[in-house]
Amino acid sequence: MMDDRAQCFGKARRVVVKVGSNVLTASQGLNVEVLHAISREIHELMAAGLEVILVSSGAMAAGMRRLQLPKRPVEIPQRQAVAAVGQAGLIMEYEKVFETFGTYRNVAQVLLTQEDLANRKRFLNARNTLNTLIAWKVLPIINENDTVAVEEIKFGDNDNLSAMITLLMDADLLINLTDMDGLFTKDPRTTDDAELIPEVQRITRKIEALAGDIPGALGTGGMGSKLRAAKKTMMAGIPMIIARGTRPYVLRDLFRGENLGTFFVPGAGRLRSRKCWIAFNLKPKGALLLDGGASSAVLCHGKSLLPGGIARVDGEFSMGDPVNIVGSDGSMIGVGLCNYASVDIRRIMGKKTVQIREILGYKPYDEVVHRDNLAITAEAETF
Ligand SMILES: Nc1ncnc2c1ncn2[C@@H]1O[C@H](COP(=O)(O)OP(=O)(O)O)[C@@H](O)[C@H]1O
Ligand SMILES: N[C@@H](CCC(=O)OP(=O)(O)O)C(=O)O
Repeated sequence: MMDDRAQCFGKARRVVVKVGSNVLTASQGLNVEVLHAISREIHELMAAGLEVILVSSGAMAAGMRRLQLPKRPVEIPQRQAVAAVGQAGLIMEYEKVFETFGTYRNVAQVLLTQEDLANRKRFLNARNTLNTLIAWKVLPIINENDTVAVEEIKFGDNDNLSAMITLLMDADLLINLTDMDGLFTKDPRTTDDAELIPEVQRITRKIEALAGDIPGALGTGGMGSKLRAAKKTMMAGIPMIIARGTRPYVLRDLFRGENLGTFFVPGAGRLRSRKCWIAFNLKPKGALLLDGGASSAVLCHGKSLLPGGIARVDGEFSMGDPVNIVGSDGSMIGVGLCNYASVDIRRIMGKKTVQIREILGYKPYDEVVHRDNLAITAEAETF
């Protein structure tokens, strides 16, 4: 439905633009021409009154070129050092180009790790800072803090980071600029007969199967990570579009209503901000496997999770910790904050609520996970 797309672009006031490494890199280093072209387009959107947040990759790629490395180092400290070198050059280039625009426009560097958004206080701090920059009409340029981010505290890729920023800032739209025209029926790098998919209503397993996780020469995550990002924004009721960042005037033409790229239609239901935070920002410490009845009660009828419906507890966690909620068929239902520690849940699982006090000697809650603390990420028709 093209109306959806036109409507989304028409009413967008706050937009996150993500630019991938493959777009920003040329054989001799940063692709300054493309970086300048996208910057000018962003400047023009801002001049027209839009609030723009830029998530820019390219630090690793720029660092590799600057240090004349033929390929990505394997060792983590070396990779982090390369990103540190590249990030400086990347931001300097944005600074330089934004200075040339008639009205002087400031840019700000914001480097984040997943941990910054998993802590509620830091999450709110990040949001306040970004809101202040936006109010000052400064362009925030965000990247993962590659220099300190190790596996456990990583967003992993900037597709994910840009989706998290879209949710954090309650943006109206996420534009993902990559080296392809959008999502194709097959990886266009490996086949000639791949066709562009103009619109995706739902990210089904079939759609997921189209996307490879192997990135381009300099990217991270490939098309698979873009689909995972789209899934998050769609769940929050926010559309995402994938388009080719090297296409001249790509942003202008998207806002003029040209039918470019692949448009991911936002879901009808909107996972509220706090539930998005539970679902996507927290790192689950364990898992609760439900029986068939509880799977359907939680997923299809919006019920809280009671001890009787829990069939297995995985991992060790404390009261208040986030855990994965897994259906009886092994598929993910969502993430919830537990009212009981894992040791206690193991003792009360499969039992009736009235037995909790008798077994544990205390009963602060009837529910193991209250529905207000349960973010459902699966679709109800699974069960
Ligand atoms: N079905 C598909 N449609 C389009 N691109 C795909 C598909 N499957 C895999 N890809 C690959 O994904 C790559 C883009 O991902 P990536 O290299 O991570 O880009 P970026 O640097 O923009 O994040 C493309 O170069 C393309 O080869
Ligand atoms: N933070 C890294 C980018 C990681 C990343 O996700 O890259 P890409 O897949 O090109 O968006 C960098 O600046 O090199």
